[in-house]
Amino acid sequence: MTFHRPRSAPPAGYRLRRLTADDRRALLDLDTWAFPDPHSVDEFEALALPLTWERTVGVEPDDGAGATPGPAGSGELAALHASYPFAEFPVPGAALPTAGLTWVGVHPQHRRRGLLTAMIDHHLERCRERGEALSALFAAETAIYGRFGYGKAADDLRLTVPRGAALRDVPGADAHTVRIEHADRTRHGDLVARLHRAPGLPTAPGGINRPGWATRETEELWSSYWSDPKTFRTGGRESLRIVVVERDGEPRGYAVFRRSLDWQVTGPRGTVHAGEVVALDAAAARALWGVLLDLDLMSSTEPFLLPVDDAVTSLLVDPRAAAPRVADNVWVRVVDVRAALAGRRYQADVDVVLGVADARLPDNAGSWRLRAPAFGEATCERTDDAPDVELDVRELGAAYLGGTSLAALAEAGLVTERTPGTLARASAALGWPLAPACGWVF
Ligand SMILES: CC(=O)SCCNC(=O)CCNC(=O)[C@H](O)C(C)(C)COP(=O)(O)OP(=O)(O)OC[C@H]1O[C@@H](n2cnc3c(N)ncnc32)[C@H](O)[C@@H]1OP(=O)(O)O
Repeated sequence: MTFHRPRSAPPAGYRLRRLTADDRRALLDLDTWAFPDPHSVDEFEALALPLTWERTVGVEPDDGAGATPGPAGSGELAALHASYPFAEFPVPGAALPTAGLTWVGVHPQHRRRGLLTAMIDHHLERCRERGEALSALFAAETAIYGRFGYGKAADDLRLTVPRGAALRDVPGADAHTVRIEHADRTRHGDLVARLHRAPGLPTAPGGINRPGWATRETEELWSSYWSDPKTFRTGGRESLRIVVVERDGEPRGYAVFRRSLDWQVTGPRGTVHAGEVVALDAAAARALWGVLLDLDLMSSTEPFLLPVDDAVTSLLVDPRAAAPRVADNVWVRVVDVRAALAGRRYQADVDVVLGVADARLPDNAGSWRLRAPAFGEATCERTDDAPDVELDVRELGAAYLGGTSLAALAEAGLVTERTPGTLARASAALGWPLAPACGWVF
């Protein structure tokens, strides 16, 4: 597919440049301008960066903006962005090459001059060149990315579960042995990599994968995950711990967590901050939650980034007492409509013509005939037929992982049914039995 629209060049006075390890300090300095942080650039210098340099791009002031860039590594940055290479990003029933857009930042001095716009166009063009059908991200502010065709594709659940909250029984949960240890790459790396990946695989336990469940596919991401720097231990949190549940000597689930403790006159009020809770089956999930909800000196457990339908929501006898809140999780931008729609599975038979609008990537726009048997391989071809259902690429991104219903978007006036009856069928097909979610922020 050709990229027809010339991307917007950086505004006058700026230029884009791929960054290298020599730019590390300038990059960290820019990042602390974009994301205020009490730690100094010197303190951040010690960190293992999760970035892939070949996919890290800066914007430098050029003569016109009152500053002249020096040679690579010496200049100040006005902006930067990067992306992670997710070769196997889980989509419904499959996995697709996806760019995980990240580290987007513009120096306050240079904001609202079009630098983000130029960076997004550059990013989308590079996605096309690399054959990445999707771009995904976590949004710092939800109002930023819709204009660029990203749709909110998943939500996640935040809970504050009181200590000792009752859980329903699951046969076999008591048969697990429990290890509670310092999290350590040498000791736990293999089991965490294997178990973490399992829910997102098309062959996931139960045969239904968890869309959006990205894994840390590069060595840089993996090293950064295990580095556990003090700078990230905010709010009195301890170093990273792990609980592993095993059955017959085989790890069946794990959760990473940190505790923080607050001594009050009424007694200790600690919090368990659980980073990711991964279980291969219901018994392992029940065993893990049993541990996380009953640690001494703690008064509550706060899991982060749970799928909205996580097993714990069904296991809790009194889910309301866990004060459930929902927040936006992964956002998705469909970069290549044909590859993206043909590259996932559908939960019902579908034969529909989607009329897609895409102001940024016009060769995505037009009528696409999507055909698939339930849970089988799909085809997506351009057609001259009139669309049954019309929508913007932003709404296609929102619906793509199966977590947002086309019919619900139609209720908001964002999707239009042209052929009666097709909206319900397309909506049913594009859904998925498990809600999408990513268990870590990238
Ligand atoms: C995937 C991630 O990494 S998320 C992290 C995003 N980064 C941050 O939030 C760090 C702090 N903020 C920033 O660095 C910058 O303000 C950015 C990146 C959000 C925006 O960069 P800018 O260069 O100012 O954006 P740019 O000038 O291209 O604006 C494009 C449009 O988006 C709008 N926009 C920009 N930022 C925001 C925002 N935070 N909320 C709502 N609209 C916004 C602009 O008003 C503009 O609209 P217009 O085309 O109608 O005039």
